[in-house]
Amino acid sequence: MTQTNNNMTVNPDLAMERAKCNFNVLEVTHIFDGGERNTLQRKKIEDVALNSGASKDALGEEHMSPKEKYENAVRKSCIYATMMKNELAELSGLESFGVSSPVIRRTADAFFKEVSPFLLHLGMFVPTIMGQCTPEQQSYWLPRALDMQIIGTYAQTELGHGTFIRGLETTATYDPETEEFVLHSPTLSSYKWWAGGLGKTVNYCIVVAQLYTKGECHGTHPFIVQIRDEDTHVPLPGIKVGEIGPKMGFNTADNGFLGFDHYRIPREHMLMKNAQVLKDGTYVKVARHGKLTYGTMVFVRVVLVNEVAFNLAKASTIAVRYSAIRRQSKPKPDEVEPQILDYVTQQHKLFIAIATAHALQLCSTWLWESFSAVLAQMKGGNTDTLPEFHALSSCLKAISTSDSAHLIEQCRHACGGHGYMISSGIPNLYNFVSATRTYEGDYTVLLLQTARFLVKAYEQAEAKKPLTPTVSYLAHAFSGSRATWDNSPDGIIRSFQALAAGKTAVCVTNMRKRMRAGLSQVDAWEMSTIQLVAAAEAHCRAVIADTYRKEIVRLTANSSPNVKVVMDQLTTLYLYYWALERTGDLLMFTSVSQKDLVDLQIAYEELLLKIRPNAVGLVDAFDLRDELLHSTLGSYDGRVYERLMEEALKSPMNKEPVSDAYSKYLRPMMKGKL
Ligand SMILES: CCCCC/C=C\C/C=C\C/C=C\C=C\C(=O)SCCNC(=O)CCNC(=O)[C@H](O)C(C)(C)COP(=O)(O)OP(=O)(O)OC[C@H]1O[C@@H](n2cnc3c(N)ncnc32)[C@H](O)[C@@H]1OP(=O)(O)O
Ligand SMILES: Cc1cc2nc3c(=O)[nH]c(=O)nc-3n(C[C@H](O)[C@H](O)[C@H](O)COP(=O)(O)OP(=O)(O)OC[C@H]3O[C@@H](n4cnc5c(N)ncnc54)[C@H](O)[C@@H]3O)c2cc1C
Repeated sequence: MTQTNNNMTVNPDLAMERAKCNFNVLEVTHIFDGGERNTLQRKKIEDVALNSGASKDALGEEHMSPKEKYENAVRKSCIYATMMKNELAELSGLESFGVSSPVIRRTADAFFKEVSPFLLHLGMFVPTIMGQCTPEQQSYWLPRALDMQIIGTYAQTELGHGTFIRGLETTATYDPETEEFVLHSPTLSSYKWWAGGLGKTVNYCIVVAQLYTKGECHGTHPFIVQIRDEDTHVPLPGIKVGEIGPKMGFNTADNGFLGFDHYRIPREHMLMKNAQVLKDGTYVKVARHGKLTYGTMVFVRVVLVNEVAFNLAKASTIAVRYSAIRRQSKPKPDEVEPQILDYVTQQHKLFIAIATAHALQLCSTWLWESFSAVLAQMKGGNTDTLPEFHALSSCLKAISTSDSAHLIEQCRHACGGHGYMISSGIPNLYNFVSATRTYEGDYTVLLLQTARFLVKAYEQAEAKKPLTPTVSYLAHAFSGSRATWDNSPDGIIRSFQALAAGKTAVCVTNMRKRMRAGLSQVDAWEMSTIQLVAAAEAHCRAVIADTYRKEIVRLTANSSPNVKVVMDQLTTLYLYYWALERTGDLLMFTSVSQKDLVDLQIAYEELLLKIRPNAVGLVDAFDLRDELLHSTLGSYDGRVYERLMEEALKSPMNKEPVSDAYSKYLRPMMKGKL
């Protein structure tokens, strides 16, 4: 593995771990990156972006005031944007800045401990222009946005509504006299709230508003709206805009609020790919599917699976390296204190994080390819695969973000007290990833979308109608007998599918019972939602397990024997872990016995021991440069205690020997003079 500094002194425990590793680390890096070509390209990009030191701060971000933090993040965003225009675009094979890629995204993380104020420009503003504009609109807006002549965000959520998009209150009323839309915020709850970069950074935004023309409401539609002067950056008349205040994370993203007072925009600023308003105010629906205006959200949900896999890889790298250098307790009085990585409970906390990072990374690539296929079909006017894809991207977004947030927190637990330090890097990772569970569609809400699809698919299976690929397993849901337990990887995946089918069947049965007892369909659904969420979760686990397994078998077909073994161990660990987490469900829906589960627990514990010697090699294979980790605990050289002390000494609290608080408060109080 290449490191920036080849002459570094490495902690002896880490050096020992690396010597012990029995597989070719670089081969696994290639698997994680999706091939050797991608690894080489990523490294080139990282070298150009990071070797100059431009990503570094003189003073740690954590010691800055909110205003300083924001300004520093803007400064670095501009440096990175300029690099992208000049050097990185060509290297990454991108035509121009703005059409970002996962590699560009992950490299940018070296510049920010939290996030860039440009995240929404790249993540949602540009993709909305690409996905929701007519070709003429695109040719006007896209070059300006890609060249960063304008900076934008995506303002959909309001104070009163985030989940329920149809409930948004901002209005866009067409005035045929002037050929303009009048944007208005009729209530406090209609104020836009949350959009990243809106507070201070952007001068444009996509606004989602209820469209009225000829006195009729046509539902929510996207508009491109200038909110600040292109030269002075002063908010335009009729616009009330500001920043929403401190948050658990995202503190460099200047999330903002926005209100309109009868603010006028030209007719052409409605994004008209899917629906149009003609000059005389006639409304014309173009799209075949009613939910195509939700396209940017679907795109980001797909991107997020990759995003959280990467962040989980970072957290597990930090926690595993730290666990290799940390020694604690003395279970055997005559021996030295063991590395905490030798505790089986520690391995139980950490190895699932490594396996999940792999599982999600491979699922994200597969999901991206499926998304590209759906988009290609839709270009030809066919939206048949969209419902299945919506169900799939919804549950994968929900489960990947939730699992990653949980496992990053578990990595923090695994680092004891030092994991609680901001300088460990883990709190910032957690704060970032825990937000992903909520934004772009809340966890429960998205799983209920998947459940809608599962219930429909179940009914199709019942009627012996054809099923789409991700739910084809439902065809076996009516055999009447419990699925046969078999602890082979394929057997466990079949059991996960049996759980999903069984849970869906229970929901359908309960809803039907409730309806027969007099409940309306809506109430019967509502009463079953705990189980519906569980069914969607089970379905998603089956999809992840199946995809992970198939992809690893495919990707390691030509790998060296030891790489095959260690990759197989990780996938098996993932399957055993989730089977053991769901023993109650397995007992309900498969033929598994108590003895089978006891045997599985033992097999799981033995697997942890097999993976143990390769643990550091496995996280080294994520190939995360120190600049990306921002961690005192996780650096490649393992100089943990030195770095913790160096960081502590940087604290402004240590600048003076006696704090002003002594003379102001402590002394008077202690001398009884307060
Ligand atoms: C390039 C670099 C990228 C880097 C990326 C890194 C980070 C990410 C970037 C930015 C993130 C930071 C900020 C975050 C931004 C945001 O959060 S933006 C706001 C996001 N908001 C949401 O996600 C709202 C969630 N709500 C919804 O999606 C929908 O309202 C909901 C699905 C809940 C329901 O919609 P509704 O209109 O009420 O529909 P129904 O429940 O009535 O369902 C009707 C049918 O429509 C189907 N459907 C719903 N959504 C879709 C869809 N997207 N596509 C296709 N179909 C859809 C639904 O299944 C129903 O179908 P049936 O009637 O069952 O057949
Ligand atoms: C860091 C961050 C950045 C964001 N950035 C942006 C942005 O740039 N642009 C933007 O437009 N928005 C943004 N958002 C807003 C985000 O999209 C919403 O917060 C998110 O979609 C959740 O909606 P909500 O806040 O209305 O939650 P609510 O819907 O109020 O959820 C609250 C609770 O109610 C439950 N609930 C709601 N509806 C149902 C239901 N039908 N059935 C069962 N349970 C339900 C949820 O599960 C949850 O437990 C951001 C949010 C965060 C945290």
